[in-house]
Amino acid sequence: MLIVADENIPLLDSFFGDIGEIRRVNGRNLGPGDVRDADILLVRSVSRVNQSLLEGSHVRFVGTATIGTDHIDLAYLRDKGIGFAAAPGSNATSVAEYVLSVVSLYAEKCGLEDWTGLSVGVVGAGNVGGELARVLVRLGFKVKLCDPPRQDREPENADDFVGLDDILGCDVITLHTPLTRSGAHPTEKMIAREELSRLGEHQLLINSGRGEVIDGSALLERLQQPSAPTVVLDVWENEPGIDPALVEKVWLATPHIAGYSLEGKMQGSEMIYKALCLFLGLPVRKQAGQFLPQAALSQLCFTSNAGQNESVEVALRACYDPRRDDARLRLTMRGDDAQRAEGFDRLRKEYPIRRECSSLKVQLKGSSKAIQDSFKALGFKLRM
Ligand SMILES: NC(=O)c1ccc[n+]([C@@H]2O[C@H](COP(=O)([O-])OP(=O)(O)OC[C@H]3O[C@@H](n4cnc5c(N)ncnc54)[C@H](O)[C@@H]3O)[C@@H](O)[C@H]2O)c1
Ligand SMILES: O=C(O)[C@H](O)[C@H](O)COP(=O)(O)O
Repeated sequence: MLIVADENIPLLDSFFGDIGEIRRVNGRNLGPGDVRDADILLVRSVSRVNQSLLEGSHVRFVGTATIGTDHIDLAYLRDKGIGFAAAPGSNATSVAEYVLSVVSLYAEKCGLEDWTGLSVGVVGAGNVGGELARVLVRLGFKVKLCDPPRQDREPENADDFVGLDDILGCDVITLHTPLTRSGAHPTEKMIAREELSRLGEHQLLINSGRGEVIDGSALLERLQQPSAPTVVLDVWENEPGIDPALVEKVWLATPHIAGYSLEGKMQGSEMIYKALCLFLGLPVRKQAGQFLPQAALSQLCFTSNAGQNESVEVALRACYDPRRDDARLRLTMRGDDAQRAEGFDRLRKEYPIRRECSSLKVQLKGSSKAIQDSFKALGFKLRM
């Protein structure tokens, strides 16, 4: 059995080595010639999987080690009876930690003593937005959720949701919807000129969903006007050929790595491995946990002199600080179009190991219950 797989899927040999022969490919340049004799195709978000890629091939199962599925023509796969699996929720914690770290930096930039004073509007309350909202609420933030599809599906919970209008009044607006172009609530260009005109200089807009959910040219225009909001982008229109003018204007710019914790990426591989085993009628013998290495930083210790905000900030940023990714991306923006696109993909391919908060033990000597609760909410392992 031939398994054609994106070379950037971690643990390919460990999970799939005894299922079939693995041929590694560059997912960005995947073409019909690469998959013609394949039985199984494993991709990431950079490969378009549709009729023009698959027609004439043997492929009978497609797995994407990602949460998003906008790169896959699901209707075509269904029509052709090709098996399919994605990795829902695999890197949700990673994205939530990305946003939390950004919010902590924003609170610092605004000179806030207590970051929970910020109101947060979450657009898209699924695996990522839902997890983020749960953590924020446990930390004491005021959180609003906007999710019209869920509101339609769950009329009994209608009061849990607000409209986008209401969200646009929050201090922080964070986008966690899939990219959709049809249906009752399409998200493509959901944040366009009109919505951007409602945001002002005391607001933060974060997009770690998909780039096309914001109209990029309207955003650039808004950022060139007075009283522009602060903007953080992890996802972009036209990746990897992103607009350098937009990079220059946003506060933090990262190369689509919000979900790139080691745990998140390994869970993505595990989920498609399990789905493939089910598809082929094979027993599931492996799990991501057995391959997870010890974290480079294993323990932090705070004395009773550490304040709540200070200690949470230090621990959160010890796990993930988006300023490093921002600095690396800005360096790649110096070349021509081709060099910039190559740089964007290289940063993603060579992404350093990043671990989630759950990998870090935190000792809190003589701490208050409030401090302990904040650390627990963020997923750290507590040692008293
Ligand atoms: N930057 C990254 O690294 C990264 C990582 C993971 C996921 N993502 C993106 O984030 C998206 C969300 O991930 P998830 O795991 O939460 O997906 P999910 O499917 O669990 O949740 C998405 C939610 O968005 C809601 N939604 C759909 N249309 C909406 C609209 N018009 N307005 C408001 N809400 C709407 C859905 O009802 C659903 O509840 C993914 O589809 C993917 O594109 C990005
Ligand atoms: O949808 C997802 O899971 C994320 O956007 C994912 O992190 C994308 O990573 P990629 O497949 O582009 O490497």
